[in-house]
Amino acid sequence: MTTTLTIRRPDDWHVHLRDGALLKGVVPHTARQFARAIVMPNLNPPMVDVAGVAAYRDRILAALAQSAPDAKFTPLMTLYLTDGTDPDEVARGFAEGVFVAAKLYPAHATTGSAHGVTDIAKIYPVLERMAKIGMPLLVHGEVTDAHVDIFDREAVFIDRTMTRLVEDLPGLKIVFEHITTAEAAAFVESAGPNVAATITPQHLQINRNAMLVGGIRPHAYCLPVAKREHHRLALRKLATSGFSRVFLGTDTAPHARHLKEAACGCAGLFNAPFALESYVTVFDEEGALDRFEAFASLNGPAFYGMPVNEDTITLVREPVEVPSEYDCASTLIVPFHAGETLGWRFVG
Ligand SMILES: NC(=O)N[C@@H](CC(=O)O)C(=O)O
Ligand SMILES: [Zn+2]
Ligand SMILES: [Zn+2]
Repeated sequence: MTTTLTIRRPDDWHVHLRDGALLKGVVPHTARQFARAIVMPNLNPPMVDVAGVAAYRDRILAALAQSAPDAKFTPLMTLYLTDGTDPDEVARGFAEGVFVAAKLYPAHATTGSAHGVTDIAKIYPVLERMAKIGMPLLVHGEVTDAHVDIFDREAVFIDRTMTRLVEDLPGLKIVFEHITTAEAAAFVESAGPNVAATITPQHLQINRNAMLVGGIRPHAYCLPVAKREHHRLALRKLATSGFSRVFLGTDTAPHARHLKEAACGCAGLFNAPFALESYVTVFDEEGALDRFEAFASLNGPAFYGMPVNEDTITLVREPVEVPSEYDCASTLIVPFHAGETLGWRFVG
């Protein structure tokens, strides 16, 4: 039985680091485990131009210097697309290395998406330019049509939007973020080399029962919402299969405890503190520890066209207790797996 696993240092291809005091409180958790992370731009107001994204990157680096001065961590920035995004601004920020990708939030699909895109046709000139310059598009893939059941919104997005997008722009690199359904897993598997997906630890670990059985559990609520068990099994199969166009993206999305434990609770799970322990447990359960490095450390850089990390991290088979909450710069946040004991420990 494997008791120690050493792999190249992983990257997290989907994180929310927030801003201000909360940024200082949460960024050390991601910087402790990962070398790089794709930082989502859904702040309030959103990061819609080169100057704004560059200033946000500086705030992240300043927060790191204060709260985790020894961390060797690089934030990879993203631009928030709106109906009014200018293709030249996108190309300039990419050429200057300010951001590495752009994020498509369908308007009102999730936290911080009020300024998102109302109709994908409006941003085709931007997407055509991105295809030309080799800049990836990151997609929150859910329709927002009020008539579509929340559990079907990802599958309907594939039929109404994603399939067409991939046909229209075969040269555009697309990451289907935080996939949650068997339909999305099948779509990505059968798509061409320019389409990839990230999968969160929670969508590998829990189904919708975790949110709804025995009482309503706001700390299991995120978007896209966890689905039925057969979807979770399809995601576990894809993640642990060795397939090269799927990779680690935690979607760590901290919200204050009181904002989740509320009549209208916020969507998002804070999974950064024990992200690798959570993922490796899944690979262990599936008998796929030998495929964990590809998912965590190799497939992401290959898709984004970046070098892999040179240093390594080690996980050991030992019990580790997850705290029931964190005080992140005076904001109390309940982590994913709060109060549970996991079977793997990150030793650095
Ligand atoms: N995943 C979530 O439930 N929430 C994210 C937004 C997102 O990734 O959709 C957040 O920013 O809180
Ligand atoms: Zn999202
Ligand atoms: Zn997210």
